[in-house]
Order: sequence, then structure tokens, then C-alpha cells
Amino acid sequence: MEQDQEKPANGAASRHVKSEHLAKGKWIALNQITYRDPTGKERTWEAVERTTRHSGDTDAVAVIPILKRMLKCDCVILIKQYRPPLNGYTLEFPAGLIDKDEDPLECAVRELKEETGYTGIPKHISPGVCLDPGLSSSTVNMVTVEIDGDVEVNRRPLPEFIEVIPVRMDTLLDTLNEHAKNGLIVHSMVYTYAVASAQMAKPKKIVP
Ligand SMILES: Nc1nc(=O)[nH]c2c1ncn2[C@H]1C[C@H](O)[C@@H](COP(=O)(O)OP(=O)(O)O)O1
Repeated sequence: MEQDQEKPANGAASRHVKSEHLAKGKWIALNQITYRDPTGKERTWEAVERTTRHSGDTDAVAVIPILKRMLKCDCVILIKQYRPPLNGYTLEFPAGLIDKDEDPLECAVRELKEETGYTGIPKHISPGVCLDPGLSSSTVNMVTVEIDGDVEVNRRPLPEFIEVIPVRMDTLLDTLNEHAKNGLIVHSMVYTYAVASAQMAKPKKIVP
């Protein structure tokens, strides 16, 4: 069935008009944004903004930590923590807000050490990527960090108070599904990473 849609559907023609705080706390603000859609019609949108952003254009980093050990399967290091907005425990990549004057790569290494006890070397950084664009302006840099599990500093990592869960890469998707069945809420970044990794690991179909 055809739906009555407004034209043109080119999002680039939309533009911001103004933003007003509806409420503001220490960590986040609730804004009402007024914008003009591509037809020229003025509309509003309610959105969450982090109040903690410094000079950069991202709020936080999320770390994809890959633990490599001699003769052992690579693992991705996840953390389990209580998240008040969900009133539940999540399985996430280590992550954290970027401090004032802090470089996102430094932030990634610091957050990884604080949350998991591991010391790693950044191998890749994403541009600012959004998390939940219908809800919030919050963006992160995703930093892939390699951890050499055979060096002394990483043999007995001491995390602060967060539960650290290393998961073998070759069983990541199954392990996440198992945790989800048992009540953990898996972060969408982690789940997407697992689905993509599982697809990559599948043998290629050979067309004769
Ligand atoms: N939305 C938030 N509400 C809060 O009441 N407190 C918050 C919010 N976001 C961050 N924080 C606090 C909690 C921590 O004390 C600090 C630093 O958080 P950080 O470790 O950098 O990030 P998370 O790992 O995602 O908590 O900010």
C-alpha cells in the first residue's frame, strides 16, 4: 500500500533552527530542538545531550579490546556492569567519557586499564559515530586496542570493581546469545561486532 509521504526525502535539506533546554542535570540535558524539514515546515524534536563534552566533537570512547596470547584463541574483552537506566546488567565494550584536553586514543588506553586492568596498544580509531541518533546527540570514537596477553603486565590484570569477561572470538555470537538468555542485556555495538565476525568466519561459497 502506498503511503502519503512528504517530498523531497533528501535529509540534507533539513536544517537546525534552535535548541532550548527543557531540563538540565549534571550529566545530561533534555533539549527541544526546532528544525525545518525539506518542505520548509518547522518541526520539533526532543533530544538528550551530554553536558560533559569538552572541545572535541565526541563525548566518549568505546574500546574494542582484542586479547592475543601465544597458542590461544583470540578473545574480546567485555565488561559486565549494572546500568541504572536499564535497571539491569549489561555486557559492553569498556567505555568512558573523554576528559578535558584528553586525546581519544589516550582515553581509550586509560579506560581499558581502569575498567579491565589490561594495558594495550591502539590499532584503529573510528571517526565520531553516533549511538542512538533518534534519542541523543552522543557520539563516540571506537578504538580497537590490541592486548599482548603474554607480557608480564597483562598476566594478572587487576580491574577496579567491574566484572571482566573475556570471550573467545570464535564463539562470540553463541556466548552472547547464552548471556542474553540468562538475563544480561548485550550492547548493540558488541552484538553487531559478533554478527559481523561470525559472517566473516563462514567459509566462502564457491560458485563453479
Ligand atoms: N547519564 C549519566 N547520569 C549520571 O548520573 N552519571 C553519569 C552519566 N553519565 C556518566 N555519568 C558519570 C558516572 C561516572 O562517575 C562518570 C564517568 O563515567 P565513565 O566511566 O566515563 O563512563 P561510563 O563507563 O559509561 O559510566 O560519569
